[in-house]
Amino acid sequence: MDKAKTTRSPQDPARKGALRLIGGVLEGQSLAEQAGAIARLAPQDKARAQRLALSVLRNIDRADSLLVTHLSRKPRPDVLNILRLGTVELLEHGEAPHGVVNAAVGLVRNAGPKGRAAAGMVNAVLRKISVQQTDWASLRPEEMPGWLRDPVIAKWGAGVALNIEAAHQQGALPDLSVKPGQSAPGERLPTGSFRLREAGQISRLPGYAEGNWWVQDAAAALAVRMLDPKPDELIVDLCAAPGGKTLQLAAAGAAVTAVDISAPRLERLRENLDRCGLTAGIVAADALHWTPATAPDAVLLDAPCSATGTIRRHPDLPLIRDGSAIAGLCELQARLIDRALEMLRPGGRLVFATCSLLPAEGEDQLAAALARHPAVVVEPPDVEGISPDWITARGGLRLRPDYWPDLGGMDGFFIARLRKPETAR
Ligand SMILES: C[S@@+](CC[C@H](N)C(=O)[O-])C[C@H]1O[C@@H](n2cnc3c(N)ncnc32)[C@H](O)[C@@H]1O
Repeated sequence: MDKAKTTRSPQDPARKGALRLIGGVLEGQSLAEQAGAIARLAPQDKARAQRLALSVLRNIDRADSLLVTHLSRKPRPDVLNILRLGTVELLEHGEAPHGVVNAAVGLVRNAGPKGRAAAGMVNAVLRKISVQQTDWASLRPEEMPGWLRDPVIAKWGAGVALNIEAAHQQGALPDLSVKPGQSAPGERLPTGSFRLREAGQISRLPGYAEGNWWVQDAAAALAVRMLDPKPDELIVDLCAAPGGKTLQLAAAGAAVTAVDISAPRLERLRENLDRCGLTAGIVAADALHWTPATAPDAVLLDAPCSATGTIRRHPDLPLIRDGSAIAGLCELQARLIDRALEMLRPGGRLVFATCSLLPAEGEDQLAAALARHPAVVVEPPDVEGISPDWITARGGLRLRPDYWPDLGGMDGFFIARLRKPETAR
């Protein structure tokens, strides 16, 4: 991978960009928050910097476990990151040792007098690392942090935790949702989404400019498939931005109102609608305190959550989160479910979804909602391409990254469809 680029000058802006991103994540900033760190790079360098940073973040503990055996003491953070980058380029990407070691030495020489003093050490360590392919292949996948791993093991066992970690390690290819009657590039997945075989430049693919499809993980697309929107139905999309699910609802012909608390994220939703030639009402508001003019036929609640189902695509997440926000998120989700049921017309349906691996934000949230609203009925999923094993005892849909191992996995999600009683007020 990227073999030609190993002969670049040691000043390689892509590697420097990657190191800025990695350093930022280790200081607590997400990759998404760091767009400015590589904004000035040429498009090719920017893409390469992102690829390298993602790869290092996906392998950071694995790299450290080899590096530690060659280091008498821990180097300063910037030097350690150069070593991590070199290790991943050598062993994960299989790049030529000469180019990688030279580049790493060049980078460390650039890092001030203390960096220069480390040049010999970096050279020696990476040369030793460069012959450790067998050791690298035998390392276990990157382990989830305890606050996530423990509840996963408690729910599904240690074997599943390991399978999920293996799926995280693999990363994710882009999935596309396609407008009815249109086609999309890539392989059709069992649930109707399309999966590209490589990331590449999405906007150059056929049908992008025409707005025939949009990028949306196959698991995320199932929330709207479970809602089963009908033409002209009144549907409220609560917590809607950046709008993947709003696009699905609008493409089905529903009269959609998209509500989100974040105006900047709603701007992205508006751009997505424009590109796809679709329309929806857009409301910037706190869903807890907003009331629709007419009670809707259906509400989609894609609630804010830990996003732990998206680690395949966001390997920075376990490094910047400590689980302390989860209790607050669970409380907000419960309040949003109550509010969604309240605004729904009698007999209407609510789909609740979270992109989380935590039962507290999925299975347990559904159980608690049913206890608070005993007249509400769960309608188990009846959609194309899902396995019966994915349906939970209470009729929710549990999706995990280790599902579809031969197709490349899917995001973790929990989705449940609830029916408000006809007699409810
Ligand atoms: C999981 S994301 C939604 C993704 C979106 N449904 C999609 O498919 O593209 C959660 C969203 O909830 C929004 N949010 C958080 N708290 C909210 C609240 N109290 N009211 C409305 N939106 C809220 C966030 O701004 C964020 O955009």
